[in-house]
Amino acid sequence: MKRREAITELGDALRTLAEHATTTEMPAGDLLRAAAELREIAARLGERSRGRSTLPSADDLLGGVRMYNPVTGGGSALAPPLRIEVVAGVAIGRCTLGLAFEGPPRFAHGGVSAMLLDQILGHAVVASGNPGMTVRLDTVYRAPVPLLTPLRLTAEVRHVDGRRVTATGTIATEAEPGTTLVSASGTFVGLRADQTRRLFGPVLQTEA
Ligand SMILES: CCCCCCCCCCCCCC(=O)SCCNC(=O)CCNC(=O)[C@H](O)C(C)(C)COP(=O)(O)OP(=O)(O)OC[C@H]1O[C@@H](n2cnc3c(N)ncnc32)[C@H](O)[C@@H]1OP(=O)(O)O
Repeated sequence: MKRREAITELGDALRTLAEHATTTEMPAGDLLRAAAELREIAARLGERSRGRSTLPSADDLLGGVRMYNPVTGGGSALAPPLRIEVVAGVAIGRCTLGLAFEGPPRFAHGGVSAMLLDQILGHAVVASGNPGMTVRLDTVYRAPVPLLTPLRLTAEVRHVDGRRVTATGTIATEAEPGTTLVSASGTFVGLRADQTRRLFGPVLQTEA
């Protein structure tokens, strides 16, 4: 689809911009010129935009296409993006975090690790046929996550108890997939029909 390709192209450019804006050591005058040019571009993009209760026209919610998901979305300036595939019930994710994700020098921010794990746990939960929202996420930071290093994440469902699903996951490097840097356990709850209507009613109406 042409529009999705264009969205991903813009997302790529924005991610490069975010990385360069984080690492640049150019003088103040160059930064101010860049800021003015970027404000012009932002104003142009904002001429036609959607509100909070309208899905992006390029999305396919039920088909799982979310172009601006801040973890996996090709169109998101914020997403690494994390690429996830599910093989025999195990979600496997790959990404490399740039300096825009830095917490302690040289390493990823802890909140970023939690975000990646929430997402990949969610994929395992959806793949198990029990979609739900995160109600609890416990994260254990065993070693810092290096930036500019290919990462490998995994997640799988451990337990289904009615509407409650428990999943666990890990972050490691591609080079040492057996050494867990961060692990997480998450609880997800499937929504009742009234909860779905209350939280997502306006969006689902525009989808129908
Ligand atoms: C192919 C396509 C693939 C696409 C993949 C896309 C993947 C996307 C991945 C996205 C990934 C990112 C995902 C995100 O970012 S989701 C965004 C972050 N999460 C939220 O915002 C959720 C906020 N929470 C709520 O809105 C409510 O809690 C909801 C509505 C979910 C439940 O409402 P409520 O709270 O009123 O509960 P209930 O009365 O219905 O009862 C339900 C059951 O749950 C138990 N419970 C509740 N809380 C907890 C808790 N903290 N620990 C343990 N258990 C808890 C509760 O005791 C009861 O159990 P039981 O008494 O029945 O035994």
